[in-house]
Amino acid sequence: MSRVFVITGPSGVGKGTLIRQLLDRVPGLELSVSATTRAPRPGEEHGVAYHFLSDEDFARRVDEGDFVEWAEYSGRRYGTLRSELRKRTDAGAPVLLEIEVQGARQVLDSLPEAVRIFIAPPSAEVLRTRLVGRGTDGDAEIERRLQVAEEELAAQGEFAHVVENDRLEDAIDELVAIVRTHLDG
Ligand SMILES: Nc1nc2c(ncn2[C@@H]2O[C@H](COP(=O)(O)OP(=O)(O)O)[C@@H](O)[C@H]2O)c(=O)[nH]1
Ligand SMILES: Nc1ncnc2c1ncn2[C@@H]1O[C@H](COP(=O)(O)OP(=O)(O)O)[C@@H](O)[C@H]1O
Repeated sequence: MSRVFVITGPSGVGKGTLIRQLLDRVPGLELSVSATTRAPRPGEEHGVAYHFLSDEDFARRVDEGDFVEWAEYSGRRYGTLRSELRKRTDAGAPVLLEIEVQGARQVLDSLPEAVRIFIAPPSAEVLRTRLVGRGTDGDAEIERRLQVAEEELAAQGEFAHVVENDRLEDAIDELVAIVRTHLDG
């Protein structure tokens, strides 16, 4: 039975929002804390939102083989630390990874048993509205993310499950059902 879940999809589609509720609804499910070289946003704590690393530290840890997967996204690096994943799977917990599409592809090779879920927006316009509405990124960063999103959306057919995040409650129910099916078997 698979115990690793990968949630991917374009920035602003609602991954973080859905995951917060998924963690409430599925007791025992744990979110792996990623490493990144991007700067913390206001309110983001080191070790909680991310392990915020310098470029040098990230590069060193890549060389040391510390990552299950990592990718460059919008000029920054993001990756899943083996130690983050292992401490949870060793304790028997089901684990969730929230990562972008290139990383999700790598997981197909390194953890082929992982359940991979793509979160899709109802439309490109809605995605833009959500990114703007979130208010965490400047105009140039939003445009970069929307450009990446075009490629990411084209890749959704690679994923076993595609959940459209239109009405939030429906998307959460769908996500919970997928996860429970794999955990209850
Ligand atoms: N490959 C990979 N992508 C990650 C990881 N952690 C976060 N990401 C992705 O990096 C992208 C940018 O993340 P972030 O700057 O936090 O923006 P946000 O997810 O839109 O709030 C998103 O698509 C995340 O899912 C990771 O460990 N590995
Ligand atoms: N189903 C939805 N309907 C309307 N707004 C949503 C929905 N899901 C998420 N949002 C909003 O869209 C924005 C981006 O969501 P977020 O969870 O930060 O996305 P991601 O983690 O994929 O980048 C947030 O402001 C969030 O409140």
